[in-house]
Amino acid sequence: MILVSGQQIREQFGEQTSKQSRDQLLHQAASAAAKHPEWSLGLMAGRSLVMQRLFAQMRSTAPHLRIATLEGQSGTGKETAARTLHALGPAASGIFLPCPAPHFFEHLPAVIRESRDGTLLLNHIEDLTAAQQARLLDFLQWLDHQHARRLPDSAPRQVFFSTNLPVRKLVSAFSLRIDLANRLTVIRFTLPPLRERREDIPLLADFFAERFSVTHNKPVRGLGPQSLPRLLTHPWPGNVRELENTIHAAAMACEGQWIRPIDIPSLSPGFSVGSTDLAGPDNDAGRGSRQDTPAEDPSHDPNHDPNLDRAILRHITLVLAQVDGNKLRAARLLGISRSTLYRLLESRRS
Ligand SMILES: Nc1ncnc2c1ncn2[C@@H]1O[C@H](COP(=O)(O)OP(=O)(O)OP(=O)(O)O)[C@@H](O)[C@H]1O
Repeated sequence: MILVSGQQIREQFGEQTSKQSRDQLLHQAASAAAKHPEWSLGLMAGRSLVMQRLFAQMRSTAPHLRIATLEGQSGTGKETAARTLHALGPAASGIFLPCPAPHFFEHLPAVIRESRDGTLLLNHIEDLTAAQQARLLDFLQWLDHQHARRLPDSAPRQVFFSTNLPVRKLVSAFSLRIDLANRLTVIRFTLPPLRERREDIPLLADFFAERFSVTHNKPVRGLGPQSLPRLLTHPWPGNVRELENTIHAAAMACEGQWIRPIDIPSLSPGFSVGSTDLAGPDNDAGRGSRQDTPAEDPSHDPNHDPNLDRAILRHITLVLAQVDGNKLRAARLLGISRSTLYRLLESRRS
């Protein structure tokens, strides 16, 4: 048995669980969302139909959840949604403890002790080995017994799971046992990629600008009208996290109240979407701000670039962005070894 203190667990997994920091986060989010309360839920903002439906599902299920799974690509907001569910649910007065699922078993007693009567989030269930999946099933059975014996104080009240790959795909690829998948997905929440809900981009950009202005005491109010087309046409392979980082960098550079195209840092490479439908061909701002968009150079447009080396490098870059640059996870997703990934990156960049 490994004895680990709650403090160490929180530090190791980068958790901000104290009531003070949670309240601070909620306060910042509330201030940023105050302009459009109908388009926010807890820590989340979203006005697209798909997000409005998700919020409705979260509102109606949160009070009753014990086990649930959140699916979505890296950076789409799974952990943020889990925190929001926790804040709306029966364990709100307890701790919220995220933990990478593959490390859960190394620290089992301490994690359970630390998360009792609160919410435990096990991230990245797609990385569980077969042996860990068997242990997870045992853990869920134990959890049922604790709840049946009305001993919730000895166990987390809620356990959420998250995965970057849909559970259905994990099962069909034989990466996840079906009996475990069935247990985990009775209640399932899906966070769509940002490029599939572009209507959310202006709202999220203002939300992050406002949050930045509160935390950094800088009077940034949001996007200037000429800055939006560039954000709307980017494919956002890193999803909401990438947008948040972009707005932070832009808000830092911003000299006035409104973010200008010049404040926006160059965006990560990825598959470009045509900009005409969103920015409009006569839009000066769109034209001016597209100068470093990959689509401007035909050799960077995947639809017109037949070069295999560049296509491979683009694909690897996209996958790396989805997993926040984690080469081990990128290699797994690509179905190659880490050393092959390094070799491909080296050979194609040189
Ligand atoms: N709907 C949203 N509203 C406001 N902020 C959001 C929203 N979705 C995500 N974010 C922000 O984006 C960042 C990434 O979100 P989060 O960590 O929840 O993603 P994730 O899907 O759990 O990522 P990963 O799989 O890489 O761990 C966070 O800083 C969060 O604040």
